Amino acid sequence: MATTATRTLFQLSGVSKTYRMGEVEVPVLHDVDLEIYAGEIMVIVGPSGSGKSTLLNIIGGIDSPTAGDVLFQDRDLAQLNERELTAYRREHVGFVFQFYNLVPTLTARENVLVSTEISRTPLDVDEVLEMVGLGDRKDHFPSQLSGGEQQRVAIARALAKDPTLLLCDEPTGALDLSTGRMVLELLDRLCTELGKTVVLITHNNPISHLAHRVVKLGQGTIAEARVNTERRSPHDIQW
Ligand SMILES: Nc1ncnc2c1ncn2[C@@H]1O[C@H](COP(=O)(O)OP(=O)(O)OP(=O)(O)O)[C@@H](O)[C@H]1O
Repeated sequence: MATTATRTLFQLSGVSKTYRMGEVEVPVLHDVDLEIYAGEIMVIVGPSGSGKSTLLNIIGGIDSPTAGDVLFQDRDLAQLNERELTAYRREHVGFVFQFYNLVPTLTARENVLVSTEISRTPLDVDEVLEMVGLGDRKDHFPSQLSGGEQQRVAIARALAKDPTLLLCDEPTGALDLSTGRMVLELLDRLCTELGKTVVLITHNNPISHLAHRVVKLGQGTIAEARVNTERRSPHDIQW
């Protein structure tokens, strides 16, 4: 199943990133050109240190490139100041991390509620928790939930502010296979049913079977970018 999404959401051109630590320069991304289409699942794979998180952070407005343009709906994120980047993140980006990053002293519902409070157009918290299959676990604290359930709370939190895109950094990295598949299935549903754009980075090459498009990073450059013509259901993916 190939993607039907063709509207360009992001256009990265000549993006480079070099970290400077005193006298030492660490070049991480070199002249990356990449388009991300609205409503697609893009999986970015690559070995450790190839620059996946750096690229995701630039797309998410957490980090800025040293050179190049990051056009998002005709705005260049590389030119935004801190205040504008914060507004961009609040309005458009939902983050999902490997280790969930939930507030341990808040219930599932409260963890999700916090994110809606910084949004101008939040979704209904209870509906979102139902959507991720946790309608009956709303009042439980993270320590009372399994890893997979905590990740679903984290996805609900990312989703509840109704972002344009979900940026997922190894979302299945801490989960066993069957729980990881449930998380991928949920992300797939958010793409197909709600039209969310999903960018997911992973070490696990087989997860790229879920993608509409797959990008391979190698040492800070795009080694390969391809359309995945034979998408697989998460239940048929093994890693
Ligand atoms: N803030 C920073 N300062 C200096 N170097 C950094 C910084 N952040 C990342 N790096 C370096 O940039 C390179 C790429 O890191 P990045 O985290 O983007 O890679 P990655 O592909 O996501 O790796 P992994 O899969 O291990 O998470 C690494 O060599 C890392 O040490």
